[in-house]
Amino acid sequence: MTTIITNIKELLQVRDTNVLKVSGKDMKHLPTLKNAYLLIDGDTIVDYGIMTDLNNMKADTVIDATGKLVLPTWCDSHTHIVYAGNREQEFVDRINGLSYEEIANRGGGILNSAEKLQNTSEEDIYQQSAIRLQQVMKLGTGAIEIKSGYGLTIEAELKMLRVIKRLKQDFPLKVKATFLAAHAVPKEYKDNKDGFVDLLINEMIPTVAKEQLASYIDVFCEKGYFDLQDTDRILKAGAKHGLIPKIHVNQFNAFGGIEVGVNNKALSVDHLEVLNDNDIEVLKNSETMPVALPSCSFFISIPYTPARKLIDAGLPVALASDFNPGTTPSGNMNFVVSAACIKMKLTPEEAINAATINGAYAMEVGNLYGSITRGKKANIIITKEIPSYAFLPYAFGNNHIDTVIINGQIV
Ligand SMILES: N=CN[C@@H](CCC(=O)O)C(=O)O
Ligand SMILES: [Zn+2]
Repeated sequence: MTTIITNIKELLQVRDTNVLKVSGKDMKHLPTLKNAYLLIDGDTIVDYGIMTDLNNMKADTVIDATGKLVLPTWCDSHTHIVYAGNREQEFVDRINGLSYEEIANRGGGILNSAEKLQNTSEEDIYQQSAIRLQQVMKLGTGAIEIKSGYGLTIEAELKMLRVIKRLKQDFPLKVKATFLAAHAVPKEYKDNKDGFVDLLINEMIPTVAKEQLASYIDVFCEKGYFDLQDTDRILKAGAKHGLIPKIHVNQFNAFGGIEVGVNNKALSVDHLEVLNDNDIEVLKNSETMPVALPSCSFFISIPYTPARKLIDAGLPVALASDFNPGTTPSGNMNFVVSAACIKMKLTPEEAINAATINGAYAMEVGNLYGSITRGKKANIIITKEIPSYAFLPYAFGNNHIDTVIINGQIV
């Protein structure tokens, strides 16, 4: 079954050879073809070029994209899309003056979601999460990382990871799973954090690894959550079982967590709203992807990751949604790209590179996702008729997507 998309006003992120990440000044460059065609065979991109070279190419289906742009689907490398219920009350509490920290100290926050998740059946969690996954696919996400971390007991963490596994089997988009039991210290371990870290290391990690339920290990390295020593212990224990680190770090405080991540060969360090010069130096000597989550900054009114500074220092940056019930109840990557341009001063080229190729890198799917390259998965967005690609982040909050194709099929 072949599909040809013709008369594409501009085809974005076209890379003849696969580029695994884009850093520094290179992020300003977004390769495109104007007046282009794209040929899909089954679930794979097999060819593209300019319309004048199309000749008599035949296909089972023809999609005319006159006036429209085509780009690879978003690669969202940081989400918590599997959760139970919502936290609107905390949203209202913040409007009325409480901070994220004050809400967490009252037993809200992550512990609130953990209680809800523990009391919800696996089937119900699956159904709630499947609706969200379907929504983000329609908003152009074609590869996604999903974390556990609202279970906090071994049973509830496994329940979450089984839901992620089922979503992976049932949905056409690419799903990567991360084990994040070190998300908060459960109530029962309030005065015995070491006991919880021991449980994580001695029981949870080996079980998750044995059942092959995750590729990555995550820790919320933050004051009041897990310190540098906890983070280092957990990452090392994960590594022993083949779990690669991707960590939550520098969201509220900078105290050396990035260095711990880099020393443990983290694939990505995520959040980074608060960064110091040493953090940037450490990142310069690494293969670790810095991941910014601007929707989180927007929603809970915290600083935006200084991504401009990171890119100007020659580093790569990836953009992700952080979709979760507490700090980012939205998985809309189109908004993420807009917010990165508007609030973090990324150019549209930088933001699109960050949300495609660099997002793919941050979940190790760059071999098949993140660019328009022959042999990659046919995961593409066809926009409505719009004047230019800068219009995508510029006209924020509007849906510019006409069609999303995942694995060669319209979703
Ligand atoms: N910061 C830690 N984890 C999530 C929020 C968790 C929550 O509030 O439910 C985040 O990435 O923002
Ligand atoms: Zn997160």
